[in-house]
Amino acid sequence: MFHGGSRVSSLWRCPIIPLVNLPHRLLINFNISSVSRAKGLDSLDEECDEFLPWLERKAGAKIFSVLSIGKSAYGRSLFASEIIRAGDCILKVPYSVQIAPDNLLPKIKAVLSDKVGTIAKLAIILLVEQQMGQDSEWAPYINCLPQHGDIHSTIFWSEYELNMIRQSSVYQETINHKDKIEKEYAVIVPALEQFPEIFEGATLKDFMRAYFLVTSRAWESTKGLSLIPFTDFMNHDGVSNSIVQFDEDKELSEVFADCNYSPGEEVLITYGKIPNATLLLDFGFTLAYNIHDQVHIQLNIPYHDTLRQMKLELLQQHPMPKMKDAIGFNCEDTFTIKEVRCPRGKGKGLPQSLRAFARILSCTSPEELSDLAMEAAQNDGRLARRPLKDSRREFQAHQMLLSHINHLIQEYDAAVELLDPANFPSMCKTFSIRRQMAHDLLTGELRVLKSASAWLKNYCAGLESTSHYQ
Ligand SMILES: C[S@@+](CC[C@H](N)C(=O)[O-])C[C@H]1O[C@@H](n2cnc3c(N)ncnc32)[C@H](O)[C@@H]1O
Repeated sequence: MFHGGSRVSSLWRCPIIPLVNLPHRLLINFNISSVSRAKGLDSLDEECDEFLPWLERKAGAKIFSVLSIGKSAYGRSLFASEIIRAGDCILKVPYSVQIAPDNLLPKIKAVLSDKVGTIAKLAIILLVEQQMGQDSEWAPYINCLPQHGDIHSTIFWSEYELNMIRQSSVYQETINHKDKIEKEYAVIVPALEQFPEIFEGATLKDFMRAYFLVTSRAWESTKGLSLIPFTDFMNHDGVSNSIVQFDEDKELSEVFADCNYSPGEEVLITYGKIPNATLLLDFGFTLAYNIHDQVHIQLNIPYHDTLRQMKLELLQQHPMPKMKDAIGFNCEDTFTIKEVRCPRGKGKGLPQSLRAFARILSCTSPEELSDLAMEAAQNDGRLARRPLKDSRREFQAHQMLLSHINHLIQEYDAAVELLDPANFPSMCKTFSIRRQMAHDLLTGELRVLKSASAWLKNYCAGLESTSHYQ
């Protein structure tokens, strides 16, 4: 039985790549070719010459692969070692050489609290193996993992660097994520202290690196979360359709090509439909143009709204069904918007939940709210899902959203302008990389906001032209 694996995501918000098993086989679609395919092999990674032979000895079997390890602009990567055709299996890695929570030493497992999650457990395994140095049975793999200086996840950014992305929700998510890791570390420290011979000298910073290595390199499958040596040398392409799959019967994970490759070409897979915000936090990189970018919009019922209490009660009486684009429905809510690709105001447009919230916010009389409650009862129970009967009010609701989004656009514009390289005459390499990532992130989110603004302008213009209230 096959399963598509998914990547771990640390974000609290509506997860893009949930930490759950996928109960169906994810089929690869072979039509779309990779944008980054032109990239060739910079150089073979001589340090890794012994890697596959070592993995094969460890597995006690031949590791099937038509790939060789090389260096790319994005660290280690895998390259075609022969002609590959779309649909070909390009590698198979048995479960026996994957690192899963079961690899945790029983004596450490025995003293760990139940509160310690799977990511932290894998991070502890990496710490143990790292501390063992060349004595580790995983040394050839552990030696290949990125060091601190090569990691750019925002959890390692300075306050000054983080300020570059204050407009984005990643700013707060980074703070929350760091806080979570610190709390997990506090929970495991008493256990680690019982084994000074293993963990002596290990610090929070080391744990954070190990934690990052797990979030950026582990796959979730029906057998749980695991690090898959060799497979995890593959870099991400936002438009590839190649994923890591799991064959439970044969107990191996495998990857199929989604397009043709010539020998020497870099072979890429997709880590999922991941926006730059998540790539930055969990993987420490961004794409210059990411079609999956999204923005979180927060709206609230102002305290000075004389109908606040009634609106709150109404929202509580009509809890939102679980939905993709809203976290809940409360006095303050966060909505996720993606790039709107139908600027004429038709088609899918903005999330319905966001527009519904705006309609409720714009009501100015108890009668209007009662009408919404009645309409919900007569239909599917959801509040304000249809255009308001009073087109003036419908216009105002969407104008309010438009002005909120336009305000965000101004803030993002100013932040992007500040990132101009001219403002940083002397940049060290690390800062220069992170400045570019901040730029990719903010310009992507700005593109999403501008598409929402264009959609709202068109929708309002349509209301104006068909109404008699001007
Ligand atoms: C699963 S590992 C891939 C192998 C990695 N390049 C290495 O050196 O071991 C994921 C990491 O590779 C890098 N990476 C993957 N795809 C990338 C891309 N499209 N652009 C930049 N960096 C990328 C990031 O550092 C990410 O955290």
